[in-house]
This record gives sequence, structure tokens and C-alpha cells, in this order.
Amino acid sequence: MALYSRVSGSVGMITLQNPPVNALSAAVRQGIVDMMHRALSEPEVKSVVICGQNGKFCGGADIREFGAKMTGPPLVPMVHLIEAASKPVVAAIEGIALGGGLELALSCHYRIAHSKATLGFPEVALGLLPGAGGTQRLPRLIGVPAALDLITTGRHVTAAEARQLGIVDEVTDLNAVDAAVKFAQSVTGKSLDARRISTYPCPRPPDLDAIFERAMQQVRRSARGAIAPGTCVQAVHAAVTLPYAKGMERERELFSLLFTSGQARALQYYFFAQRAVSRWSTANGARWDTSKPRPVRKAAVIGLGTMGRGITVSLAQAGFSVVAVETQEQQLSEAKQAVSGMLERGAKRRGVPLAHDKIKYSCSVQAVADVDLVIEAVFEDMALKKTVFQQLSAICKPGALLCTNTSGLDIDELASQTQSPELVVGMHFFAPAHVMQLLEVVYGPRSSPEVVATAMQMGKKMGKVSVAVGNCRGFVGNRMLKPYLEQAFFLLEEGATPEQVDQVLEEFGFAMGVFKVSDLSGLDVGWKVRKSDGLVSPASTGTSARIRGGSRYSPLGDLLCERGRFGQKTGRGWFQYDKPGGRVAKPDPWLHGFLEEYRAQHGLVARRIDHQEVLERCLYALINEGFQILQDGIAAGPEDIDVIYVLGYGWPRHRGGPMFYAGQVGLDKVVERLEHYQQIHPDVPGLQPCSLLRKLAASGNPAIHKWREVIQKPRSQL
Ligand SMILES: CCCCCC/C=C/CC(=O)SCCNC(=O)CCNC(=O)[C@H](O)C(C)(C)COP(=O)(O)OP(=O)(O)OC[C@H]1O[C@@H](n2cnc3c(N)ncnc32)[C@H](O)[C@@H]1OP(=O)(O)O
Repeated sequence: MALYSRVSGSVGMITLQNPPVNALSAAVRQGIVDMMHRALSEPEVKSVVICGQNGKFCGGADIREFGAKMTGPPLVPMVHLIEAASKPVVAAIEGIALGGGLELALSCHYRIAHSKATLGFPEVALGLLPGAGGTQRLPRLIGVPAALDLITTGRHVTAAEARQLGIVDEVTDLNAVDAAVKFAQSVTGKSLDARRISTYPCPRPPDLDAIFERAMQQVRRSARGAIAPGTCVQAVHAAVTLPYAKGMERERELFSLLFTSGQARALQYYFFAQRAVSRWSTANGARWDTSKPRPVRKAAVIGLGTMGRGITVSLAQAGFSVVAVETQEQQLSEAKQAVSGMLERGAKRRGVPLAHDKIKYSCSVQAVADVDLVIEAVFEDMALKKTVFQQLSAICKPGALLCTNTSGLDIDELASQTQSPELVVGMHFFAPAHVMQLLEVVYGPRSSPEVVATAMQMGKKMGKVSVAVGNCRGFVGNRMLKPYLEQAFFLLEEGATPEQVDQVLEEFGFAMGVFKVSDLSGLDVGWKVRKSDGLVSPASTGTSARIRGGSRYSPLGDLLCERGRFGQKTGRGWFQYDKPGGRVAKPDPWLHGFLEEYRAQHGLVARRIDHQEVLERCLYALINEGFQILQDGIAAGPEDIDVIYVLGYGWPRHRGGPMFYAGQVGLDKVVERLEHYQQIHPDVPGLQPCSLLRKLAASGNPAIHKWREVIQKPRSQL
């Protein structure tokens, strides 16, 4: 709703009230319309200030209302009512003015912002465009290039930048509402003719066509199939080529197109999923709201390889004192240099002070004796990690958290090496650890709720999205990757090429196909894991070379590694590169020959494989594993899996995540296609739909927010 009050006798004040961000719900819009009419009808009122309660102007349209039937006054007539007002209306912008909130501010005649406020049009991230005149007013106010930048990227600007761009009229370090009231009094009675942005002509720079061409190219390059960025460009184009009223019609048309698209639904689901994962719960009933994090001031990182360095940088940048330990002198000095460089570049990019003095380096594990939390980041080898955990358990002060940055090893086995297994938790960072936003917090059966809460909070402080997951081989992300990779290998055996598989996955929206990603991460990484699992047996030939544990197995990855093809680092992998460390993947005729030879050797006849089969086998096998993970209680809900896949594995955000995507395709259809492929390839693992997937499909494909009800039933009966 909106509250009306009278300030200093002549200023009508409208205060938006809808915690937590004063979003423009039906009640708020109704309140604004009613209060505007009231302010305009009261003769004593000479000017109006619009502000938001609790130091937040407005977070935009209420996203929670998007799925429901529209009620209350629409936004467009509301902003027109404000702009057309005969009395000056001043927006007092504190905290945020985002999306519809900024559109509301742009309909006011003046804008006063607090210096700490941020402003922007983030609609593009929700699969939308600013649909209440934002695409028509902003270019009129700040010019086409700047408006295109803000609207197509969704980036937030500071009050200072907003002032520089001409979005706000004044910035204050003091109380913005008081400043707006004073300002409103000072403009009482002045003509408003030059203050209504919709009446401004839209500036037409001489190189207009080139500007739009460049903007389109830019969004095509980065959108990976998302339609909102390009549609935003079209809407801004209408501001330049059409009169205001017609431009508004075009904006409405384009907005409706986006609003009813599956992409907007997926992105809005993802918005809430990212927030839902912070309300974590574990399989044994620990929860975010009943578990108190422990205070952490000083942390340590053990092992300063690539991951350890990134983790050290993340911790220091988040303000923690860090003890960085590397027992090899030479490695330590290289790590020091690398970490300094990363911190310098980070400080420059973010415009923040350097955090060098936060880090103390040491060659001795003894240096961690007084820290509150240790993150072990040594080589991915169980025996080595066990030794480190035994040492840590003896050295660390009582109560210190012992965390491991493993990408899939058993947390419980490590915990059993310590005197306090309840203090052990996994913190699975993604490379590069100081850049990637995802953190899997892996709880073992003995991890205490406070320890999980502490690791989740640490992740948040490091600017990460932390997702709590249970302990199993590969946790959530890497466990789901296995069947996805397996299908890709089998498809090569059956006649596909790496470039065909990658093309299909990239057209779906992945930044990189599965084979390019493997080349980038290093083929030797998976090879080592398969070796330690006893899967790699170079001596075997004939049928047995392609069977492990009674199931079909493809040794193709192992064979490439045996030939020293580790991917980008060696200049050869599934693709070829111009040099070791090269980045541009090119099809490799050698590999095609190798595949032909391999098929001949194993009696496999290549067939034509279509795009649908590539996509369905790779994605549905991955999705099926996701349902198995939900069934096993490793992830608490589909949102956890979707956030992990979008942030950690390049799943296209505009498709919501694998579990959301499965719901969109139709769970019954996913089951039907898996069964179809299973019938044709009975020897291929991963194609048998798991019982939870079947159960959900049979219960009529319920909406994703209802899945938890079905998932929780079997467990509560245990
Ligand atoms: C039929 C409709 C026609 C409409 C035509 C006009 C179209 C206008 C388009 C829009 O305005 S779309 C909305 C544009 N605004 C946004 O995208 C803002 C989204 N929010 C954020 O970016 C952040 O939440 C924030 C505002 C910067 C605050 O960040 P912070 O980290 O401080 O807190 P959060 O955890 O993110 O959020 C707190 C809480 O608030 C909920 N929330 C935030 N914004 C909205 C919103 N616009 N509508 C509804 N709810 C919102 C958020 O979900 C959190 O609650 P939760 O319970 O934890 O999920």
C-alpha cells in the first residue's frame, strides 16, 4: 500500500509500503493512484514527494504477482498520471530504484538520490524489458547509447553515475527524503513543461544505424539464445523511430511477447530459486532458521595450487584474515606472486583497497593453530587428504571448522580421521574459485547444523551462492555430470563427432559443449578419477574393453589420455588447438580417423545421429540423475540442483536449470523418451527413469514448487 502524509504544510508525501523492497504490488499501485489524486485535489498541497519506507525507494514490479491474474491499476496509466500532474512531483530515491521503481521515478518531474542508492533496469535478467515506459523515457533522457547499455545489460548504477548520466537531478549524502521535500518546496509554482520526459525528442546521433547494429551484435554474442536482450534493443529502437505514443504501443507489444515466453517464466523461477537455496535444510532435519553460524575471523587455506590460490583471494577480499599454507618453498613463493597479482587486478576492477595485508604465508601447517576455520585444498587424493585431516585435528584449536575443497571425495571418510567429525564439512569451490559464484557446501552424516550454517554464511560473505548438499560421490554437480558425459561418449561410439555434440549443446544455450569443456578442464582430471575407481584397464580388448561392472563403458577418454591428449594444455584433446594452452578449438581430422578405427576395432557401425537424439540422451540422462539425487535426499529441492547447474556448469539461465527444464518439457515426455532410448540401447546405463521421476510424471506433471511434497512423503515414512 501507500501512505499519505502532509509535510511542512504544502508538500504531499506518498510513502510506498511493501516490505522488503516496496515492490509495486496491486495494493501499492492502487495506493499511489489514490494518493496522487488526493494530493492533486488538496489546494494546500503545492508539490508532491514520492518515497519508500525503510530507506528503499522501490524494487520494481512485484515479481510474485507475475504468475497470477493482474489486478489493481496497471503501471503505465499510473506513470502517465504522475507525469501529467499539474503540481511538481519529486522522487526521493533511497536504497534502490529498480525496474518499475526507476520507471516510477522517471515519471516524476525531479529525482533526488541518496549517494548510496543504486538505480537500474534489471528486467532483462528476468526475461523482460522495462514495460512501463522505461525503454521510451530513458533514451530521451540520457541518449540512445547509454540507455541501450543500461537496458540490455541490466546493470545497476550508483547515484554518482546516475547523476553523471543525467538520470537524477541531485545527489545527497544527507537524508534524501528531507532533501526532496526542500527541493519540492523550491520548485513550487514553476512550469513543468520542460520536466516531462515523454515530451522530449529522442536524440538521434548521426551514426544511429551503426549503434543499433553494434548493440544487436553484442547481445547476439552474449545472449546464448536468450530473447530478452535483443527485444530490449528493438524497444529502444522504437523510441528513436516512433513518436512517444506509438513507441509505448511497441513497448507494450514487445513486453507481452516476452512476458508470455517460457524464458521469462524460467528466469523468474531462477530469481526465486537463487534466493530459496539460502533457506537450506539437510536430510536429517537441520535447517537454516534453527542453526546459528559460528563467528569466523581468521581462516586458513592449506595447499596453494590453482584452487587454494583462488580461495585465498576470495577470503581476503571478503575481509577475513587468512593464513595461507604451502609446504613446498618454491610453490609457496610462486603462489604468493600469483595471489598478489589476482588481488591487484581484483582491487583495480572493483575499485576497492588492496587486501594484501590480510594474508600471512607459511610453509608450516602449525601456522593454522589459532584459526577459526581451515579450508584444505590439497591435491584430490584421498590418502593425502586423510593425512592432512589427521594433522589438522591435532593442531587446530578446539571448535575450529575443518573444511575440505574436494570435488567429490567422501566427506565422512575424512571426518573419521578427526577427533571431532561434527566439525567437518565440504566446501566445493568451482574454478576459478575467486570468480565463480557457486559453492557446494557438503554436509556429512555427522556434520553439526552450526558447522553447515557457518560454511553457508562464509560462502555468502565471499559473494558466493552457497547450496547445501548431502555427501555422495560427486555431490550434486559432478554426480549429474557423469551420465551426461557418458552419453556423449556413447554417441561418439555410435557415429557422432565431438563438434556435432558440442554444436547441439551450444545451440541449446550452453556456453561450451561437453567436449570443449573437457578439453578446457583437462582430460587427465577424469582419467585420474576413473583410474582410482579401477575403471581404466588398458590391457583389455574386444567386448570387455567396453564393459565395466556389467554395464556399457566407453574407454574413449582413457584412450586419448594414453596418447597424451589432455585437452587445451597439450594442444590436443577432443579438438586440436594451435599450440599447448591454445584456446580456439578446431575439428581434428586425426580424431575422426581415430574414431573410425576404434569403431572398426570394436565392431561398431556408425549411424546418422540427429540433433534431437544428442540433446535428449545427454540432457535427459543428466536430468534423470537429478531426480535420483532428489530421491536420495542429497539435494533438498529442485531449486538447489538448478542453481548449481546454472552457476557451476553453464546451464543456460533462460532455461531455468535442468529440473525446471524437465518440468517445461513435461515429466511424462522425459520418461517416455528415456524409455524409448533404453529400449533401443538396453546396454547403455543412465537411461532407466528413476522411481521419483516416474512417480511425479504419473501424478500429472505437478508444478515444480509442488515437487517437494511428493519428494518428502517417502522419506517421512521411513
Ligand atoms: C503484469 C505486470 C506488468 C508489469 C509492467 C511493468 C514491468 C516492470 C518490470 C519490473 O519492474 S520487473 C522487477 C524489476 N526489479 C528487479 O528485478 C529487482 C529484483 N530484486 C533484486 O535485484 C534484489 O532483490 C534487490 C532489490 C537488489 C535486493 O537485494 P538483496 O540482496 O538486498 O535482497 P534479496 O534477498 O535479493 O531480496 C530480499 C527479498 O525481496 C524479494 N524481492 C526482491 N525484489 C522483489 C520484487 N521486485 N518483487 C517481489 N519480491 C522481491 C526477494 O525475493 C527476497 O525475498 P525472498 O522471500 O527471500 O525470496
